[in-house]
Amino acid sequence: MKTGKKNRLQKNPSRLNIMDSLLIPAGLSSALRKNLKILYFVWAMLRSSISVELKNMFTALLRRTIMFFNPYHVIEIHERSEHMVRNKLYSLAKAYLSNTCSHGAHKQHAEMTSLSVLPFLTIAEEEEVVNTFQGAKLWWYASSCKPKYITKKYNGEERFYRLTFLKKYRKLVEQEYLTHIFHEGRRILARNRQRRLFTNIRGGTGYTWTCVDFQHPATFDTLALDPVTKRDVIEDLMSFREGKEYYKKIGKAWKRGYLLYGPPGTGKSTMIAAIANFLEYDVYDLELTAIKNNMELKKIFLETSSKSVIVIEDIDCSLNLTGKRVIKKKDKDEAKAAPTVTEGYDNVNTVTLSGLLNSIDGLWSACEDEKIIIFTTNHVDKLDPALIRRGRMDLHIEMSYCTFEAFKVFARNYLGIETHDLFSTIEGLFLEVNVSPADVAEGLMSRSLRNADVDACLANLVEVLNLAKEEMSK
Ligand SMILES: Nc1ncnc2c1ncn2[C@@H]1O[C@H](COP(=O)(O)OP(=O)(O)OP(=O)(O)O)[C@@H](O)[C@H]1O
Ligand SMILES: [Mg+2]
Repeated sequence: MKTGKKNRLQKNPSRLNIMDSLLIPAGLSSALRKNLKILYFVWAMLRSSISVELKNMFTALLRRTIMFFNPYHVIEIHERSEHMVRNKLYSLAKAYLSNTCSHGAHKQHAEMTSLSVLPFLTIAEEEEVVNTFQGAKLWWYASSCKPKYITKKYNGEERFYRLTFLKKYRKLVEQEYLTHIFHEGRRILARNRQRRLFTNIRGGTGYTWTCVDFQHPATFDTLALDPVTKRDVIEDLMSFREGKEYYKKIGKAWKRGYLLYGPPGTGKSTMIAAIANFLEYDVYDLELTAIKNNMELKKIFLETSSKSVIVIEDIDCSLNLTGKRVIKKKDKDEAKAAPTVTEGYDNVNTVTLSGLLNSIDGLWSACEDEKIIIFTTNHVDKLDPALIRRGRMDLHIEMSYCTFEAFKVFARNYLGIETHDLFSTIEGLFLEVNVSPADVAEGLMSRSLRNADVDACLANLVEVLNLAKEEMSK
């Protein structure tokens, strides 16, 4: 039994505390090990009969001797740091271990919180796993102890991980491995996080963000878009996502602005959902008309979290953002529908163009990173150039009427076909008519067609396109 324990300890030094380590150091000569054991034996004999001072002295001496000969270094990551504040690194290490090596443990815990989408497995207490990093072997051991600081609110056990490795890897662990755990842990948590769709509403005490689970199924695969534009957007998003170091190097906040413009039903909102799903970000759908003034707007912008897409849909309708243009009498009725915009000075009860620009710039300079802001509009020409200049809206994406290439995405997704006899007719019609992707989608899947076959769906679309052609010629 004892030998079994000893063998196990030799395999995984992370289980050992300072006294236990008298039994291990695998790298030590047998003579040294023997001497240390004698020392330990003497200590055990004397412990009960000597004074406290002597006991402390001897313990310190023993500890230093062990430290000197012990080839291992230990880092403990506790669930709570000083003053019982949750230690972020503990949760990140937990996520990291669950993903990389929790399968090595004999006993695991399955966990799922209201914020995660999938259950994940963690190492149960008193279990150990081995991880390797750049050739270094690292032992992890999960355990719990009495917390150092016991408060009224928290007096239970405190969990911790003990990470043990050979002293020669200390620099590697401190400078690279811990950072690796931090980034990987964050990535894993973000991936397993239930993403949210936030909207701002007015409550009794002012505005507030309220949220629901974000479960829009749109992806770039289901988005019917000209293939070149689609590729450009995906590449832009990918370089944004991986651009943390680059943005830091050039001294720019890690943010990007997109302007989506085009006629109704061309997929602007669908594109936003596809972007959020691609990046695995939350979405903040900002309703400008619910905001009272510039101060409120700034605050609400700053309350958005990292890894998010902030959306202002139909920006031209949300506010009368016509810059310094004088509102003509005949435009006044139209403008009444939107909150008043005062140019030149900031009225306390209005949201102004300069207020919006300042909020965006404030957001850009705020410390929370990784945000994308998207404006959509049906009338790009109505927007003030200052609002959409490069640097604020870096990429302007035109969402246009359906093309034959975009139609093929619908055909693949809705009907499961790559080609059909009617394709050449449809291709010809697309050159003659302007129909939105929304109309094409409806033409392929209207209620009467739910159980119809491919031929009937395509024939219906041809009819829709012919009708549109007639309308156009009228
Ligand atoms: N490019 C597209 N790819 C896939 N589906 C699309 C596309 N465009 C439109 N649709 C379909 O049409 C519906 C309406 O599209 P969406 O709401 O994205 O258009 P929009 O450009 O935001 O319109 P609006 O300007 O009126 O807000 C979507 O639910 C989707 O099913
Ligand atoms: Mg829309």
